[in-house]
Amino acid sequence: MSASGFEVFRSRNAVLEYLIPTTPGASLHQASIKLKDMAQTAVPGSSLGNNRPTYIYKMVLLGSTSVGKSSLAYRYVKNDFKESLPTVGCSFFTQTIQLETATIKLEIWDTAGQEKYHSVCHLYYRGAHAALLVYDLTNKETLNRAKQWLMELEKEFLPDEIVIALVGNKTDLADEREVAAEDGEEFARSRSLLFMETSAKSNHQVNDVFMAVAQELLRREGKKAAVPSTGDRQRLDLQASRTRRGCCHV
Ligand SMILES: Nc1nc2c(ncn2[C@@H]2O[C@H](COP(=O)(O)OP(=O)(O)OP(=O)(O)O)[C@@H](O)[C@H]2O)c(=O)[nH]1
Repeated sequence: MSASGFEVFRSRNAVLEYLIPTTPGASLHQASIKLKDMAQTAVPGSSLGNNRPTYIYKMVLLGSTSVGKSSLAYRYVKNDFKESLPTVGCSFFTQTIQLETATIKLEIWDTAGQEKYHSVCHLYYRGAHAALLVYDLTNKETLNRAKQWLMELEKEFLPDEIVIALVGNKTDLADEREVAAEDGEEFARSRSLLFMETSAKSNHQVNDVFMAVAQELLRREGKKAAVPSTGDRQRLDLQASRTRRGCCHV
């Protein structure tokens, strides 16, 4: 399958996909190595047989190259860390979260931060329900880049349409810090974003950031359900919501 100059490369168990640039010089070898490295087993649909709703959400990881997007995804999904995980195009993970009131399936799209992929990035975040805007707290410029990403998301989405978390990664490199926690936090507060500092390397708050986003998605789901509406309007809303949010009962 081909989409806008990219080839979709799907693993046998179909839980991991790569969009590989088809332009000359693209590193298919690199991509297939990463695919092999990161192949994971599917999470069983354990909500079968109970009445908890299952929500499927698309989450995109955005940020400059080398801020640690792939490392955060890899830590979260595989609970492991590798020194080298360069992303070619986009990689795709799934992770299922069992909460008391619902099952959440996160489809995590890890985009390449290199500028050469920038022109196709909007294809990745289209239809997203959540975004992690990742910066490297040892590199101030990457926070500026994350702010630019935010402006792009704000053009694409209505204010309450997407949950956005600003993530300052690499807390383990405390001596090299260029961005104070307060600066990241203050910016996030001013734009109503979730905020967390993490380390994919030392596994600091990685699970927490994904969980915070999942909880916020669920909270908004509850808020939407609480809005009173009647008759046809309600039916229409529900249909729109199902299509938009990919919500389903299993
Ligand atoms: N010390 C430290 N290094 C990290 C951390 N997270 C990632 N790294 C390192 O930073 C480099 C880049 O990490 P990646 O996860 O590939 O970064 P990325 O944002 O996915 O980069 P692109 O794929 O180019 O967009 C690698 O050498 C990682 O080992 C962290 O929390 N602490």
